[in-house]
Amino acid sequence: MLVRNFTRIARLSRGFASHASSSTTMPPAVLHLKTGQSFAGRSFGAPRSIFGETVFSTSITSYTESMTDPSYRGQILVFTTPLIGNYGVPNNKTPVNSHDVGVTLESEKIQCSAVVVADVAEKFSHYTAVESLAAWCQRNNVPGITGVDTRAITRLLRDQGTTLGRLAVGPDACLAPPRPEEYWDPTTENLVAQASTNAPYDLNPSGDVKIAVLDFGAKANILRSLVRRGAAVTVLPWNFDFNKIRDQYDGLFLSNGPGDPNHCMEAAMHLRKTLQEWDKPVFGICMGHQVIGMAAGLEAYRMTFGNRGHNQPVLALASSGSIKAGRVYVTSQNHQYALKLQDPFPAGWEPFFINCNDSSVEGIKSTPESGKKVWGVQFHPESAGGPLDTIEMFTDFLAECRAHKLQLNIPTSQPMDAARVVPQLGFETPQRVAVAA
Ligand SMILES: NC(=O)CC[C@H](N)C(=O)O
Repeated sequence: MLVRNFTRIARLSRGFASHASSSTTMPPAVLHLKTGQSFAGRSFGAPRSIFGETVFSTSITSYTESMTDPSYRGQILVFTTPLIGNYGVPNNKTPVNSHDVGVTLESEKIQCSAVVVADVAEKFSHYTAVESLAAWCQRNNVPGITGVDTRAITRLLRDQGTTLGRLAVGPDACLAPPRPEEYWDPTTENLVAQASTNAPYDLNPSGDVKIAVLDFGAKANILRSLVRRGAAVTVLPWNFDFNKIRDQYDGLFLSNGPGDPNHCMEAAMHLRKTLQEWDKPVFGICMGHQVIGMAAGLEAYRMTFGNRGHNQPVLALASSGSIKAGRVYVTSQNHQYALKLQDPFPAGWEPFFINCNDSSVEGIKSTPESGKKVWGVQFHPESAGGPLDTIEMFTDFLAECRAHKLQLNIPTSQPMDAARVVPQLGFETPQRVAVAA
């Protein structure tokens, strides 16, 4: 319920948390938006107040993956799905002997600043669950609010756009809302620098094709998707100048990441040099796609409310690998910024995908005539969670890297199909090995 008059909040808040089974034992909480609206409910998770950027996600599942996605850093995440927490939270440690990268979720901790749900499930049931959503939030020092009308909040955010907010918890819930100038805007900070690895490290060093990953705040399933297809992966800090070591690699990958891509101009300028002087395959996802676009001369702009959810339809405008022009793919997304569609596109580049809902650019690629092999997609083919429609883009990328490697090393024309064969996944658990910068 939207509460315009703040003095009514304390009185009304008692009634809001009626779905939460022990609402009477949960302290009050209020979500304030910088635009003047306040929503009263009950607190769960950590009993602390925070500022953040309020965004909504339409995903109906995978709250654990979304909350550990580093791209949600600094954000107060509103779930439009009313019941959140019913399958609990799994153990986040990688099972022994898997081909995994150290965690089962998308990173080691909850990354969003807070969560907003209509009805938090205190009772949970799933064979992998080890704790409740509330207990997990508490352990991660992340506050949540329940018993609020998330539909009303979402309609507001759709109309006025992503809005700065404050989740006031406990005694703070009875205080007046912050003044507009008191709201913290996470996008003024370089969140990528906070989310990226500080030092390079290797995964699966015995892989047959060597891929460097520029880490803008990489989701674990991106690294898993490369490693499980047999790649040896070196993860590099976001502003590492790949040009210094590029001869050692068969391909370059640029990851997702939080905040405003314009903070990553340094990485875009390094990449511009790479693209001018290096013809091996390059693939970028979300922030990585935006950095590729900026390197190509496109502009990244802030959307009104972005796209967050696992049900975003995108139309392929060109065929490439497993992607067929004219087909619509349902995709997982989490972004606030997008590349501007400009006509003409920079020389050597073409649009790859377009969003069927809002016509925003969902992908770019190098043209066949350019002699380059570069792809960027705004959506998440690794889809954790979400549909697997575009997961084979990882296979396509590694196939191109293998083909390039084979052509370089074996001048007698190797059939392209040989490069598409994914090596048997017989390798040991990938080791995290520190490597010199
Ligand atoms: N998931 C991402 O990589 C998001 C990219 C960027 N932070 C955006 O919001 O647009």
